[in-house]
Amino acid sequence: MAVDQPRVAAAIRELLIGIGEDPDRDGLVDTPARVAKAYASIFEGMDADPAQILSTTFELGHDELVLVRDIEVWSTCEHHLLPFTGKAHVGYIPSKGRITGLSKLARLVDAYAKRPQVQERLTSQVADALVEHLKPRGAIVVIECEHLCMTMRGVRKPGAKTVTSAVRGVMANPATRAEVMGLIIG
Ligand SMILES: Nc1nc2c(ncn2[C@@H]2O[C@H](COP(=O)(O)OP(=O)(O)OP(=O)(O)O)[C@@H](O)[C@H]2O)c(=O)[nH]1
Ligand SMILES: [Zn+2]
Repeated sequence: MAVDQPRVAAAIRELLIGIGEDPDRDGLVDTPARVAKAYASIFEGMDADPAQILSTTFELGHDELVLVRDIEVWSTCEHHLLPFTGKAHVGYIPSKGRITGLSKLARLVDAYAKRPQVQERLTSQVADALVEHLKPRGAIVVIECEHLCMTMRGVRKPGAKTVTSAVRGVMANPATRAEVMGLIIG
């Protein structure tokens, strides 16, 4: 379902009142509509269809590793609705040369990142979508992010990075996994 902007705007107006602000003062009068528009972009993954993103495939006869490293991630933690940001590394070993476009791996990350998320679920959803739609011999997703809910409030630990991984199929083989992790770490 697309983001219901009038409803979000009404909630933001309430939120401003809740924190003791005057939503009708000059600087804030357009803020509810502005935030609603921003949320439509921040949560655009609510509408994304991973099957459709991965529907473009080619037969290239390449049955070795394909890895896109350092994909920028901007997501929103579902506990505090604050951003978490960092990098995703997405790799797979095709089966029968079934390959997708490189940009589709980044689009897949965005499809799941642009929703209220936790990093663990984001990581496994990307890996599971690769398995379901590309049927590769193996897949790996590693995500490293800084969570603003841990830096600008709460425990206040700027610089702390959370690293999560999901491995599927032959990528779980220790030697293969170690080789790919070496490529990811660079
Ligand atoms: N596992 C996991 N935890 C997350 C993620 N994003 C935020 N969190 C954590 O979610 C937890 C929510 O804990 P609560 O005790 O319910 O909330 P809180 O009182 O605001 O907790 P503090 O952040 O410790 O102040 C916190 O420990 C956050 O660090 C995530 O992607 N994965
Ligand atoms: Zn949080």
